[in-house]
Amino acid sequence: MSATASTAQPTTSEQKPLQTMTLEQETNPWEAQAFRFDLAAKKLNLDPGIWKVLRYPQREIIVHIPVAMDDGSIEVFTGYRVQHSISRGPAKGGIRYSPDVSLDEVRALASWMTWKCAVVNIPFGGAKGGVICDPKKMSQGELERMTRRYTAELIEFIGPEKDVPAPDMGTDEQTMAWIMDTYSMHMRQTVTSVVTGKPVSIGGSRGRREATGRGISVVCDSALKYLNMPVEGCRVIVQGFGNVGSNAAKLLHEKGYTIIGITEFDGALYNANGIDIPSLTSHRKRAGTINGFSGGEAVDKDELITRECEILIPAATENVITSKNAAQLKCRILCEGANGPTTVVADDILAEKGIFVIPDILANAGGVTTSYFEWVQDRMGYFWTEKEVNDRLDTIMTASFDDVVAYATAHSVNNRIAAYMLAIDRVAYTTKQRGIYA
Ligand SMILES: NC(=O)C1=CN([C@@H]2O[C@H](COP(=O)(O)OP(=O)(O)OC[C@H]3O[C@@H](n4cnc5c(N)ncnc54)[C@H](O)[C@@H]3O)[C@@H](O)[C@H]2O)C=CC1
Ligand SMILES: O=C(O)CCC(=O)C(=O)O
Repeated sequence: MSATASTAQPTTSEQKPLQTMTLEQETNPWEAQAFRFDLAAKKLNLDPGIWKVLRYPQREIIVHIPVAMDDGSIEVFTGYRVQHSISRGPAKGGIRYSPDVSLDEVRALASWMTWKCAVVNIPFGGAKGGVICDPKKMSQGELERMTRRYTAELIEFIGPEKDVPAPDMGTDEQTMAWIMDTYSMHMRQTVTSVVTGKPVSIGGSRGRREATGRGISVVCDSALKYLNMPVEGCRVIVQGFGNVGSNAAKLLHEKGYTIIGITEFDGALYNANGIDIPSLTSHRKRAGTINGFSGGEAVDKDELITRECEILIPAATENVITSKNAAQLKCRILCEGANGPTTVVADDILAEKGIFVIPDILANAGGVTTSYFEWVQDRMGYFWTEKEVNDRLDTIMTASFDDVVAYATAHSVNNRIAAYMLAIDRVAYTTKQRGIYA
């Protein structure tokens, strides 16, 4: 397949009603999810009743969490857990701690989890949680007390067969350990399979920490193969050097890709000859920031993502590629490590530029896929080697990439809408099969 022919992607909106959107409407993640869902559902000729069932989350829980702060004061944090669908299995999805969390954001993230699990064909529905807080400004003690109280508030809604949380932005293995312990205290027995992304020593899976980054590296390999592009000389820019971005950069660097740019919230680095990722990781560990690293030139972080490269990987947060900057991008491939990094208006601009998009619900599905392996291992009480985990992950990610690209070609839609259509079709099928009359 020639690179030129296969990068030409149909637009998302087709009729372009989007040009009139304000930036505020454009960057509402729930609206973005709903817009793409409606388009994919229309193309599928989805039954109108099932359309209504799948368009909205099944359950939205809001909790107010009192926490004794280190200075003796009491703070009350607002938290959410949205369960979008349990048609294909227990709800599944991460928990985010960030000052920017909102109900609309958590709704969108929960729906994306449903579609993501269906794209990689694992037996989960979708959910997401979030607490409005700034984890960077809280002590470990404050975070532990907040996490335990949040878990206690959700106790009847989560569980290995109900809803299984995992890490997302601002949360990590330690957060999952506290949730597992709190849930276990209430159940009067240790229940490891209530969360995934735990430390390996208490039932976590080998390979989960790196899994989202690994999945990204696998779909990048597939995209290069599909587009007849070599790994040698393939320049990559990564936005966000957290769990997803740093592991994607590390694994791509090991595979021979040239990581020419890394951005963080407080700075960015560029080196046309390639950044040495292990050295940058050691520097960040010592200095607590990527800034000051001698192996790259400090540059403007917003400008860096518009520089020429073969692959751009946004791996930080939503709405970083919008109507304001999409026209300036100079990548051949956009591989979405973050959830919702591209707005619907930007989708069309990218399509017109011939940028090959690997959409979030495919590109970052490596994390939840290895979470599925963790849940399976916890329930068996038998743990796999890292190689077994990684080999299974590679197989699922490669097959899912091929499924989405084949679907896009067969239905003359872009990769994002193909991924939505594939997922919605699978979820609609099980929803109908189970029946909805109670
Ligand atoms: N952790 C996981 O397994 C998965 C995460 N994701 C998504 O990937 C994205 C990143 O998640 P994690 O890596 O887990 O979070 P994280 O909290 O470990 O890392 C996020 C990083 O992005 C940086 N950042 C924030 N705003 C930025 C900006 N404007 N420009 C550049 N850097 C910025 C932060 O400083 C941080 O280092 C989120 O969208 C998340 O939902 C998706 C699938 C799985
Ligand atoms: O590992 C999981 O269960 C979910 C990870 C997640 O939150 C995501 O894929 O966005």
